[in-house]
Amino acid sequence: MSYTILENTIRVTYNKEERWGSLKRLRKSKLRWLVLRRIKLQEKYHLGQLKAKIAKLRTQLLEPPKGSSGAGDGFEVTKFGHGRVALIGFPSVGKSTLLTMLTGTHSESASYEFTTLTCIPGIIHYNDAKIQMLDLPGIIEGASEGKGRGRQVIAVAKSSDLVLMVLDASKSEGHRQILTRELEAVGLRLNKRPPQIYFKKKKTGGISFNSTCTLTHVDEKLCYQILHEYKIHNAEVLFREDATVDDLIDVIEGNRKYMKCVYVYNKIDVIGIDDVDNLARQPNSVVISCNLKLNLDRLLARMWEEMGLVRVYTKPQGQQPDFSEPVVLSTDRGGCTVEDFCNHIHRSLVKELKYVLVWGTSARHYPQHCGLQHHLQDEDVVQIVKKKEKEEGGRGRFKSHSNAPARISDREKKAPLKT
Ligand SMILES: Nc1nc2c(ncn2[C@@H]2O[C@H](COP(=O)(O)OP(=O)(O)OP(=O)(O)O)[C@@H](O)[C@H]2O)c(=O)[nH]1
Ligand SMILES: [K+]
Ligand SMILES: [Mg+2]
Repeated sequence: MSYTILENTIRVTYNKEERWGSLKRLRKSKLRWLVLRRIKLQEKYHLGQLKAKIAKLRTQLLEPPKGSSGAGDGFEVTKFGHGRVALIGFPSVGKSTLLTMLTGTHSESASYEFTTLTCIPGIIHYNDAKIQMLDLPGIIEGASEGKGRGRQVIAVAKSSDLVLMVLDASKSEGHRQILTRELEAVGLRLNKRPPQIYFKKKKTGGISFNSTCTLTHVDEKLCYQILHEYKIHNAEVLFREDATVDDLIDVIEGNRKYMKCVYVYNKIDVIGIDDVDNLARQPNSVVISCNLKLNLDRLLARMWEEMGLVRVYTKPQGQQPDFSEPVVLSTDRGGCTVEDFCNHIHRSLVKELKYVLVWGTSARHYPQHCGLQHHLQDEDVVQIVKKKEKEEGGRGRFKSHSNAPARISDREKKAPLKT
């Protein structure tokens, strides 16, 4: 090897033997790289297959034995009200205390673990709506495998519209992860949206694999292997996002439940203000203290936001709206179009309906004439006009509406008239 020093650079020249040696080294390292890549790929395929196997076995394990219902005794509670919230948490985090505070229904609370042994329902009256809240026994690690009464508890959680994961603010942060794992193990997905993968089984034609974006986690071969694991040989798969193997398995299994969850850190009275601040900044978290009645109103407001309930007040022709009892619709369940509203009142109403008059945030001007597909928003006022009935007030937006609801008038002033 010899060096020649040019103006700013040093040129290194090799003799024949040296060049041969470095070439060999290069080949060796390239070969090693190729082998490593291969092993990594194989690992990826193997891991994907294993994941599919585990998911399949888990599903089999969770199937209730023939002739029995899923939830088990003592846990089926009749649905009541406009939405259902389940309290999930480790023992003695204050679930029963919270239920007693918010609903007025007494649920035994004590300093020893497993005070609550069944499901205890209560009703929260909030924003003219009734929300059913369920106090449940505490669950422990391994609940998804049937430890304690974990299975039944999780089955109830699955039947609800919102999960409140109650955590002890003074205990380890790891509890949140453990509980999330337990719920995920039985097919619950918290605060996630379904993966953007189109999947359809077919009778013939083999597997067609397509994607609308570059995929970094799954390739065609891995997809085939996973489908093979499920004995699916004819199907259409279209990835609309860079999804993972777990996402693909979720879509194939098809029985996942995507739920909203609020993490409630109770007992903030026993920790320092800095820790409270930290916890409050976590995503989807609310910090409370049942003993000191701290922040409970914020928790209620947060629950309300997450449940996506829409209150619609009816207005009989020529009268003031009925603000005492709204029709409560849900954006997540059932939808909140005029058609959903009509179906909520009476099945035959849709056939008799000519149009509805709408006052409120969903209307562009007051009152707006709307058809069945119009989406209603919270606190809208609706007057039903049936086919034979004569409408009230006239249609022009320039006419004054002396019978328009008083409650809306402030809002009307703020919102400029648009068509
Ligand atoms: N310091 C403090 N203690 C609380 C608070 N809320 C509840 N506790 C106490 O925590 C203990 C357990 O409360 P419970 O309501 O029985 O808890 P739980 O989660 O229902 O417990 P299990 O039914 O056994 O699963 C009781 O001794 C309560 O007094 C709080 O905000 N601060
Ligand atoms: K307890
Ligand atoms: Mg309890």
